[in-house]
Amino acid sequence: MIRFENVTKRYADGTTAVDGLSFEVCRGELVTLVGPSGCGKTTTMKMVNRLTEPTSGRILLDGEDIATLDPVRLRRRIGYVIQQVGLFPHKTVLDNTATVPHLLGWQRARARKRAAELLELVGLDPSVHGERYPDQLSGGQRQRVGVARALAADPPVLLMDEPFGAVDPVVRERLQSEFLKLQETVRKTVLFVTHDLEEAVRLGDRIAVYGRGRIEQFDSPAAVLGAPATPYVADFVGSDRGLKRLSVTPVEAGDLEQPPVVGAADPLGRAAGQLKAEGARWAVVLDGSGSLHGWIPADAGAPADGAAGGTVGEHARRMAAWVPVGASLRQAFSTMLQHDAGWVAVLDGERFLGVLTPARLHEALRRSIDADANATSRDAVDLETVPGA
Ligand SMILES: Nc1ncnc2c1ncn2[C@@H]1O[C@H](COP(=O)(O)OP(=O)(O)OP(=O)(O)O)[C@@H](O)[C@H]1O
Repeated sequence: MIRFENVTKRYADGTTAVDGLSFEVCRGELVTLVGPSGCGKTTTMKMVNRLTEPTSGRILLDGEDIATLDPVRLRRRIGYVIQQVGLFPHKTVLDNTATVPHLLGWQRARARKRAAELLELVGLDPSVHGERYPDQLSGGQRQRVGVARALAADPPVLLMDEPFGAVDPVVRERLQSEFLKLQETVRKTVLFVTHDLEEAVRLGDRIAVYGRGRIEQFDSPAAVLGAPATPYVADFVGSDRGLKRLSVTPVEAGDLEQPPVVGAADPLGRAAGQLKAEGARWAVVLDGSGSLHGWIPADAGAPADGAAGGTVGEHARRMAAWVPVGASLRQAFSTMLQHDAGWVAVLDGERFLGVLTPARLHEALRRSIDADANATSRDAVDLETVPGA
């Protein structure tokens, strides 16, 4: 979809910002460009929409050399989101969002309808926020408008340059989650610049790790963390890469432990007997269809508890600590901490699959590291890393 062929950019003062860059971004793929300040990420991005021209090499968009395309028409196919957002201060949020459709000559009503749909899509209520001016929004809301505006003409490609860089970490994480959800719906081909490795790992289908003007490794987040291709990348991903890896390793059914289970409709006395016989301190409570109802401690039926009669369901406690299967280990771990729980339940829809304990979480992390270690030798053969880097 976007293909860089040996692209070099040397600025007039002799600075080589990008040096012999070759890589390809597939259709619908989100590639994050990550690296320290001044390593050429923004220059890479700006060459795609021809805000900057390469000194040598070619960039192809859908097989066409972009140097042969009219820049204005090219930019219509490419949404652009930057950190400063660049909203027009004197225009309402709705009109800001409708800017590109207006430029494309859409009827005003159609453009505003489209803008309202997009504001909804990025989580803003057009009837509340649409008539406000940019300075009446929070930083996070302004960033959302920036994303909505870039999507307005439904371009196949999105360039995002540190789009969430100016907001605080909590809002930033929320914007990232929302953007991932949005991307599942719109499936754009995205180049996303960040200098935050966590963000690159969380969002990218693949990550391009930049050294000075060059890509040192272009790979999946798990591979970059698990098998850094060069000492530079190893240094960049840092010693806490095990922690970062939690973000990219999903919880799988095979990782789970099966705790004692009792039925919500079971008489409490019988369930208590069962737990005692098994020496269990608690059990998961499921309803007749295997859905999670809650959990119950083994002493729930004890006289001291004053609850000897009735069904398990009547005495079960709510299970707040749960995650869907496929969630990241990081999410599972954070849920565990948040609820001060020794384990989290894992659900497939409503269906209870098992629980993840800290020991199982550690095993899952090991599995992911081992899988990468095994894949490394194969990857090393066809990895397009920079020679001599
Ligand atoms: N117009 C310009 N003229 C001269 N040098 C430039 C120009 N724009 C960028 N550079 C230089 O090119 C190099 C790469 O800059 P670029 O903005 O692409 O880096 P970056 O990785 O995006 O950095 P940051 O994370 O700080 O935004 C830097 O050394 C920068 O100073």
